[in-house]
Amino acid sequence: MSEIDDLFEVIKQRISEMPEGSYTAEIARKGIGFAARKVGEEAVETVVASLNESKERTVSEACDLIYHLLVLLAIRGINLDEIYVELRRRRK
Ligand SMILES: N=c1c2ncn([C@@H]3O[C@H](COP(=O)(O)OP(=O)(O)OP(=O)(O)O)[C@@H](O)[C@H]3O)c2ncn1[C@@H]1O[C@H](COP(=O)(O)O)[C@@H](O)[C@H]1O
Repeated sequence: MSEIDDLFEVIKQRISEMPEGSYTAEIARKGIGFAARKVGEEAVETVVASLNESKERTVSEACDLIYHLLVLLAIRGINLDEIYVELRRRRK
């Protein structure tokens, strides 16, 4: 399994168990609107970093974006398998 698969498993577990101190659980408590807004914010931060900041900052913002996108997918009940199937379908 990749880092992304591993992270997605942890995220799903946090959303199912909702432990205290989990940032993922905090997002889930705030709801899908908050989760979606975070993806938008992190996307903008990634774009800004890619244009104006260092490679390290861009990697860091991209990681924030990937994490928040995975949280949004999990809240929406979408599994990574569905993403992989669609990516495979588009492969040329
Ligand atoms: N990969 C991540 C990850 N990437 C980014 N973040 C958090 O995302 C937030 C993004 O920063 P922001 O400045 O936008 O957020 P903020 O200032 O806290 O403000 P708001 O959320 O209130 O808007 C930070 O608090 C980061 O800690 C992450 N939080 C958790 N994970 C992983 O997710 C898994 C589950 O974590 P918990 O749910 O915390 O147990 C663990 O494996 C973690 O390593």
